[in-house]
Amino acid sequence: MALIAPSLLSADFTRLTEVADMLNQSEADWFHLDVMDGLFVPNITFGMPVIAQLRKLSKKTFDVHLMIVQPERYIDEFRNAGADVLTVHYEASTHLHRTLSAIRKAGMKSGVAINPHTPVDLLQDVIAEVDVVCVMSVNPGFGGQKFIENTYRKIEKLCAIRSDAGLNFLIEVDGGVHAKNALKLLQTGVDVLVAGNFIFSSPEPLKTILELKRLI
Ligand SMILES: O=C(CO)[C@@H](O)[C@H](O)COP(=O)(O)O
Repeated sequence: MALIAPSLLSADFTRLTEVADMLNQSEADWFHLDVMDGLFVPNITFGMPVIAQLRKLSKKTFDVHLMIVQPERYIDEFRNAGADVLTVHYEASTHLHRTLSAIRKAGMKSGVAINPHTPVDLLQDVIAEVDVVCVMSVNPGFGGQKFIENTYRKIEKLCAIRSDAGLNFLIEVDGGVHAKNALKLLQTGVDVLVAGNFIFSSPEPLKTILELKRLI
């Protein structure tokens, strides 16, 4: 069974308290929180203050995905805001090994995300420092995009790297996840499914999460 991580990027930002209540009651496992800086990606979302407020509303795991340049600048700040998993981009961190170790040292699970153009093999030399590998199945920056099919091949490769190395990091897929590809993703080896638009654009998000959970 995979974990479900609804992405709040597609939620109604004027009703975050209700969104948090709904997710607390739901079968969702994690809150997926996308931090964007307008530099690494062409969009800007929210940062530590919003996450800290949400933290007061939920005990579920906060999966914070940093789509920002030089993410190493803010490790302690995101830990203090309430992140449980802190994911940085391979493409955004020059000293990735040091950054991932620092995230663990700060008491969080370390995550590394890779863009669709980045081969999974490039993670070989940092993989022992990683708790979650987030495979972007869209180009990051916006919700509601189409799933990139090559993602399945990347997941298969990651599963092989994981078993060859005897490691147990989680494989997360982010972007374009919906009821039609969830099962195939699970069968390919995914542990965490991030879904934004599919959940929050549905008339009854609570039921949609349940539907997704039953499917996988
Ligand atoms: O990081 C991102 C986008 O950059 C994602 O977390 C999206 O929020 C996923 O949304 P959907 O593709 O499921 O709408």
